[in-house]
Amino acid sequence: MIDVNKALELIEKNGTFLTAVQEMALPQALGFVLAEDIISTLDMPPFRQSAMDGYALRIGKNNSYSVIGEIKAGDNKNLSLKMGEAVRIFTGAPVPDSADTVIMQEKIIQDQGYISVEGSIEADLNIRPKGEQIHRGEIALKKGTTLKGAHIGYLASLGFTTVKVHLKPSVALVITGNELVPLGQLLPQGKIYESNGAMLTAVLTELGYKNVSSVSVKDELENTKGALLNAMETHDIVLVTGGISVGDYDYVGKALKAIKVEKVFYKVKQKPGKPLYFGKKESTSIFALPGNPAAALSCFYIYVFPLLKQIEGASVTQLERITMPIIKDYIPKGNQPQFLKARVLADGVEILSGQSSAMLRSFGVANALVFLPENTGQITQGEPVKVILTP
Ligand SMILES: Nc1nc2c(c(=O)[nH]1)N[C@H]1C(S)=C(S)[C@@H](COP(=O)(O)OP(=O)(O)OC[C@H]3O[C@@H](n4cnc5c(N)ncnc54)[C@H](O)[C@@H]3O)O[C@H]1N2
Ligand code: MOO
Repeated sequence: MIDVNKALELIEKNGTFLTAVQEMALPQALGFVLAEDIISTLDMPPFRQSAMDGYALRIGKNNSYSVIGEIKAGDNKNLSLKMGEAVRIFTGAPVPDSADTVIMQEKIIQDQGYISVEGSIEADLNIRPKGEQIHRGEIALKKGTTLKGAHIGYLASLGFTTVKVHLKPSVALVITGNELVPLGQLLPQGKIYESNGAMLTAVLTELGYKNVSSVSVKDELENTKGALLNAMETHDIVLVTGGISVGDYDYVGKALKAIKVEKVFYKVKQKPGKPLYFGKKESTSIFALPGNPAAALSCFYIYVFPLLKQIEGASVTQLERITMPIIKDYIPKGNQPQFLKARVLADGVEILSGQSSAMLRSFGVANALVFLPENTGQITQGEPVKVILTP
């Protein structure tokens, strides 16, 4: 059994494959990872720009200025001001080269072609210098950036219409278990509804991975082998759920061995998700996630997410980690390292009730996992804990 960090390290070391690169139009590139540095071809702003509605002045000897014209946003005017002269100007308009400052209109008094400024006048007020945000030739965004909405807006403001990104990996789900009944059917005694397939498809879709297929197999060796082989041959990543523990009807380990998947690790010192398996065959990586739904989801966020990000070329692969005070005392069950469903609030983090790996109810309320290292004793209110923010 290996520890959490060793498991993460082995996944990183073995998942060396990178998905193909494609040129993509800007809004559609949302959520994809940049395959190259983006170099700005513009100064932004491209000209000295007014940040306020008001008056651009060439500073004179007193507070009175004669208004010689008007420049609005979109105009292409460069009026020449003498000392003591002003132009009416609006937010976003080009500031004349001869103007020293822009005074917002709330600070002036108007009087028939003249203005007087209340208070002292300083140079360079309310002017966005040319190239203040970025200069032509500078790196606007680095290779490996996962594009958020703000990035798309930023790239659009620099005039880009397309970017080169890595394609999203394809994911196959192989759902195992005799006890599972598809949604929409009656639930006979002894059975439960299959929910891992729906959950993982939804979570992957939420993260932008839309190329997801799913197949269900019974607890039986030959069918499990066939389903795994087919999934491995046709996808970048395979996620199996269930059948990876030590029971007589747990066939996933035997099937993986039979189809010659190279085992990288099996079993991690953690709760939930002890029976986690990771292996590879050629460029395809495979995780066998524990069948218990909350254990499967927890392992997805901690182990599968970083590999998905890595093979699409992201420079940041793990979910964001922060340290926060706990808002209520907590006594851990057992002394294994554990990932606990938690909710980050304004003043700290709360570990939720309902931590069983069979329960998803508390995961729906959670927005984070708290990681407690091995042998953590009682934690008291205000003590800092490690928090992993979940999407
Ligand atoms: N003797 C031991 N027994 C178990 C151990 C152990 O170390 N020694 N580990 C336990 C832990 S921890 C876990 S986690 C489970 C993992 O077992 P499997 O990965 O083989 O999963 P299953 O036995 O197939 O299922 C576990 C549980 O989850 C339900 N399940 C499975 N698939 C689905 C699905 N698609 N949708 C909804 N629910 C699902 C299943 O019915 C079981 O209740 O092993 C423990 N046992
Ligand atoms: O490790 Mo299991 O995932 O606790 O239930």
